[in-house]
Amino acid sequence: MARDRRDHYYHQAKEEGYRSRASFKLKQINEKHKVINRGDSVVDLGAAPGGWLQVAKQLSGGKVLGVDLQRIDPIEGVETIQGDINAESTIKKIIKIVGEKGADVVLCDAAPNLSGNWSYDHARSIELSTSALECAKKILKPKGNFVVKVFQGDMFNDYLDEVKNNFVRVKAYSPQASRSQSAEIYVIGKKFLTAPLRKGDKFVVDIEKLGSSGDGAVLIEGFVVFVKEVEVGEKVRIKIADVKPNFAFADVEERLQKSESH
Ligand SMILES: C[S@@+](CC[C@H](N)C(=O)[O-])C[C@H]1O[C@@H](n2cnc3c(N)ncnc32)[C@H](O)[C@@H]1O
Repeated sequence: MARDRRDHYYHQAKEEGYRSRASFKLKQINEKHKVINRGDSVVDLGAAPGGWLQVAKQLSGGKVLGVDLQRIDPIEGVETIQGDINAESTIKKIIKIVGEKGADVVLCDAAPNLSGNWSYDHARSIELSTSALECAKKILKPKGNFVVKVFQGDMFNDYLDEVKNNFVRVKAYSPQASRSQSAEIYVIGKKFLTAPLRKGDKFVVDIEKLGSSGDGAVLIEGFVVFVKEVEVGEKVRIKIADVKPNFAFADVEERLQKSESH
């Protein structure tokens, strides 16, 4: 039954001109979680042979870039880089193409070569997914979206927590097109929270409520951040010290009231 479904997607991919049946996984992920929107710039890590790139281009119509150790045969309107996602030189090339402002979406369907030893393969997969997250943190725009494949195992929950530290909403999802296969699952992070402040970025922060200079919590562009070394004044330079996903402004007010009463 499971095998039939895999074959079904294999034939459907051939019929519809997709390079791999993996294309249907991204389609199903996007139907359910709406990670790619029209006009988005998309970076796909571990993209060969290019099935996800084809779907990403159809969905976004924007700038699409694929990265892989293997060469990717050309796809119209899609740029490619042959390189390792762990290499700093690859990240530099990606930033050069997507621009300093970053990409709207980072995808990663990369997989290690499987050995057949479950725990070894799981560890390698976590290593690769961690590299993808590190890469996404360097190239995503604030509020950008992230999708990454992980082989399940005992380190999965820690990995999920790591993604939760960086995105507002995080879900694990298994699309029907992959349900029958091994232990793979996709982690979806929406609304990137911890975009680094780039040199020259200026934020006007409302720190009136802090009352005095010092550390505290403020709402910046809809994100609650804890800042260090702020000064009461007009424009302040801020340093993001910590970010709490799903932290409502009401919670901050509560914190401030508490600190005022002390
Ligand atoms: C399952 S395939 C991706 C299929 C693709 N999503 C598609 O729809 O055609 C996984 C890819 O990850 C790539 N990969 C694995 N480790 C990588 C790394 N460190 N850097 C770049 N690519 C990597 C492999 O070369 C392989 O082509």
